[in-house]
Amino acid sequence: MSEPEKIVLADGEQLAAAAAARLITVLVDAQAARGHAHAVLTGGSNGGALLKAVAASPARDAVDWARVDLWWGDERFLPAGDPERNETQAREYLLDALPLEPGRVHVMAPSDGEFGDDVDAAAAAYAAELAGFGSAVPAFDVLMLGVGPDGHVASLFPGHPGYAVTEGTAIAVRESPKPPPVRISLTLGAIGAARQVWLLAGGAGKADAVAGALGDQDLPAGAVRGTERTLWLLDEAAASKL
Ligand SMILES: O=C1O[C@H](COP(=O)(O)O)[C@@H](O)[C@H](O)[C@H]1O
Repeated sequence: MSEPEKIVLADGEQLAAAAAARLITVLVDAQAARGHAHAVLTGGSNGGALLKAVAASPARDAVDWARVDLWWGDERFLPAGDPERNETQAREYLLDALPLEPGRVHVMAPSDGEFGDDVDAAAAAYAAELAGFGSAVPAFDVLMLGVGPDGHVASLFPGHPGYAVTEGTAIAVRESPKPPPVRISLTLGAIGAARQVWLLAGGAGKADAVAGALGDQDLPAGAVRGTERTLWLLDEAAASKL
């Protein structure tokens, strides 16, 4: 388990650009070392900006995208194509422009998919898909997490039952404090299997959560660790209360 490190960029634009460059490098390095790469995407404002920055980067062609497995840290349990789904946003911002192997894009099921509105079945199916690549989950090369203003990561919210789950890898989340109320999330245990965990936080609205998580508050953002690296990528506004 790794101790948190911090990198502070000037603003949100630099944060997205720096994270994008870092992501491309990690994927290239993983493919050189192991032949393929596993990356876990995040939704939210900073995760979206990162994907747009990858899309704009000429260096993105250094990655063999057909040999990248993409996963999600969480998903809003909504119909396919809903603009609030993290998948929909990721496809629009980046994935539709990449020569990905469709079978390696591991989406969490929508609420009108094969499991209908049974979010428990959809979460169980994601856990089974993850288990097909390792003992319980793949050793993700990099797992990115946005940080909510309340210190949540993925769909693990402070004081909410999902945050206390100690077994399993993908869970159904109900009555989420942030809409929509029904979601699917990786657990802390699944997140902790990643080689590198990156927490992305930009803007003054994240400053309290960043200070709390890196201080002594019991927040999901402060509880996650990568096996090799735990990296906070911040802008000056988000780091202003450290
Ligand atoms: O709902 C979610 O929120 C978090 C953080 O989003 P942000 O807009 O405050 O940056 C995000 O990481 C998560 O994937 C998403 O489902």
